[in-house]
Amino acid sequence: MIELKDITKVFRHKNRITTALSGVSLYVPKGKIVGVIGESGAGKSTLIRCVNLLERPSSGEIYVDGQNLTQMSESQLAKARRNIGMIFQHFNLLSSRTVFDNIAFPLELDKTPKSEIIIRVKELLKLVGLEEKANDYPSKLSGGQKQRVAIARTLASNPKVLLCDEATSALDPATTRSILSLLKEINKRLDITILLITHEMDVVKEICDEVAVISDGQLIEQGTVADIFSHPKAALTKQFIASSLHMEIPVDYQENLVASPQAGKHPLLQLEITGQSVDAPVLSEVARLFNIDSNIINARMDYVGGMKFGVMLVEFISSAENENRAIEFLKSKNIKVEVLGYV
Ligand SMILES: Nc1ncnc2c1ncn2[C@@H]1O[C@H](COP(=O)(O)OP(=O)(O)OP(=O)(O)O)[C@@H](O)[C@H]1O
Repeated sequence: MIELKDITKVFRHKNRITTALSGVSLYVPKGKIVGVIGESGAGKSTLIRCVNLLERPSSGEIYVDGQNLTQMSESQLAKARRNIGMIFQHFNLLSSRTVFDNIAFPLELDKTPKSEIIIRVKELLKLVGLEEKANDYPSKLSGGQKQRVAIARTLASNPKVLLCDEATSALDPATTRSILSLLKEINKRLDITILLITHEMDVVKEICDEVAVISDGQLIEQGTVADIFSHPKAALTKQFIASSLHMEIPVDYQENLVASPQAGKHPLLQLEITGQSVDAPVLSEVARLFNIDSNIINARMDYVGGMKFGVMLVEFISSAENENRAIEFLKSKNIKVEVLGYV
């Protein structure tokens, strides 16, 4: 549905040249949700703005729904852009218009008859769960409600593609989850393909089918979310994943934690369990084989791209030799083991 072919974007400002994107190729299949993740300044905004030519690439080609946007005249482009909705971090609502009138705006520009506008806006208000707020002004809405209005407004033109530019970055975690689940519903119910950019792996984990990692203007890794989570290659990808699987160590454990082995102390481990190991009874195996008492401090099961993913903080209590043998045993079962210290 979206294809970026060898996109390069160079900004020239006075005598400074910035290469924001360098040879970026990305394929977004119809009906999928694809995320591009990267740190600040990596080129995410430039990339997503190139898709609808808000930013014209210096070289390369952009295809949306089979049409080459980079070769279109302005009037052809204006028409093609109706298939491409976009939502932003700061919502971009018109403050002098009510919720209803904000959503109606693109339909008015399109000269849609008034009676049709009323029916369509009511449908959209229902879809985003804001029927009660139709006559309110944006200043009276929460961030999450504002983003719902922005989503309804962009859906008014029946786009085939939705571009999300850090759409949840200004929202708290609970509101973020509700907006992400609305986006997922839109993707499934309306068959709208979504390309989003984010700096948070949790967003990718929550709704994306595929992910690409951008660093310094280049895509350094891409694949299905399940694959990337279970076999990340680039150091940056590993860093993003680690941040999303991170588990807080409880304060009383933190106070007792030391970096190297000590008599009377035992290893505190973070285990990341994927693939076949998820359903294997590994803790009872280490208990049996190495006489380990496991003290589970925190544990969570995530579903990432349809794959089960377990993370656990656990203290292993036995002799030092058995503790080490148990750790090696877990590693041999493809469990990622990190010794956080000794408690
Ligand atoms: N209009 C512009 N003129 C000059 N340089 C620009 C322009 N827009 C972006 N850049 C530069 O291009 C690089 C990529 O910026 P971009 O905004 O795409 O990154 P980003 O990953 O979206 O970052 P952030 O998450 O902080 O928004 C940066 O070095 C930035 O300074």
